[in-house]
Amino acid sequence: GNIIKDVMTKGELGIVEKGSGVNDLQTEADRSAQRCIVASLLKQFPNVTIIGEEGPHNEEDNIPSEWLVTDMDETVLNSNYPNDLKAINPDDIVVWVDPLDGTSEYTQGLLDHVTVLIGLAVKGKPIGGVIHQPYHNYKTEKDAKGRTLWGLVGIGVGGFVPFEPPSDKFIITTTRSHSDAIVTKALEALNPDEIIRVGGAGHKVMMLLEGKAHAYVFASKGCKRWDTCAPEGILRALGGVITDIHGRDYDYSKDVSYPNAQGVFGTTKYVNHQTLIGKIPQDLKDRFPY
Ligand SMILES: Nc1ncnc2c1ncn2[C@@H]1O[C@H](COP(=O)(O)O)[C@@H](O)[C@H]1OP(=O)(O)O
Ligand SMILES: [Mg+2]
Ligand SMILES: [Mg+2]
Ligand SMILES: [Mg+2]
Repeated sequence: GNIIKDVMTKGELGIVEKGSGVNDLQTEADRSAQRCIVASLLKQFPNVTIIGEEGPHNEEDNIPSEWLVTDMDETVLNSNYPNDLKAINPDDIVVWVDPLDGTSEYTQGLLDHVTVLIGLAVKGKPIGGVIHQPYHNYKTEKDAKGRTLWGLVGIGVGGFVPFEPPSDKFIITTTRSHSDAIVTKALEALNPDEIIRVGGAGHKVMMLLEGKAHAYVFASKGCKRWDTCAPEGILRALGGVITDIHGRDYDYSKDVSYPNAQGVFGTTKYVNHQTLIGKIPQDLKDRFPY
């Protein structure tokens, strides 16, 4: 989070167009934050697979020593772990890293949409994650420090207070920068009372976690596993779920292809996921074949 803020303060974003579509950018903040996260994790957990959005780790990559994060969260370490978590084999773990989610919004100055996502998948299932929001409350609080939300299935969540969304209306959150006719059609089929358009997969799932929306719907193929793993891990710790628009789970094993090519459909435990999936017309679903 500090690296992301430092790059913004210096003002030299070093924007590169990744070329795989509209609004697919990378900045110096994306690159540096990824180097920090991957090097820090590898140092303590050399045997787990780590997959980051901005490409594979370079062994010769000497990051500044002050970037290496070595401390751990005592409250998490002191938790009472269920037995199935105690017995995990490092070979079964994949950590999905999105060093900066909401890059478009970052370059446009919509800074509170930006998050850092570190997701934990075991045997292909997202079971935990961390969402760091470096610019939380930055407009209203002087010296705002950002915040870190975490969750682990079987243990719970921390860093925020979960809230139930309003029971008298149905609110969906969706993309603000990657919309198209199909994205809109899917939203219409669900007939929400309100649509909240914000950037970033992390930011949208925070809306679900904090009761600002009931569902996150994106009938498009732009998101990838690192966008959804951490948010989904935390959402699952609260009884929610993310699937594709057919209602099927994504596989987060190390050998999968990265795109969430069948869209994103996330819900809190307060609405019925499969009932909502059933409202999406079949001809729209057929646009997202396996
Ligand atoms: N068409 C796309 N091309 C590249 N990235 C995308 C695309 N659609 C979504 N994403 C990624 O998913 C996140 C959520 O999308 P949206 O804000 O449109 O709902 C984006 O911030 C971006 O992650 P990132 O910023 O990490 O590249
Ligand atoms: Mg990106
Ligand atoms: Mg992302
Ligand atoms: Mg990113």
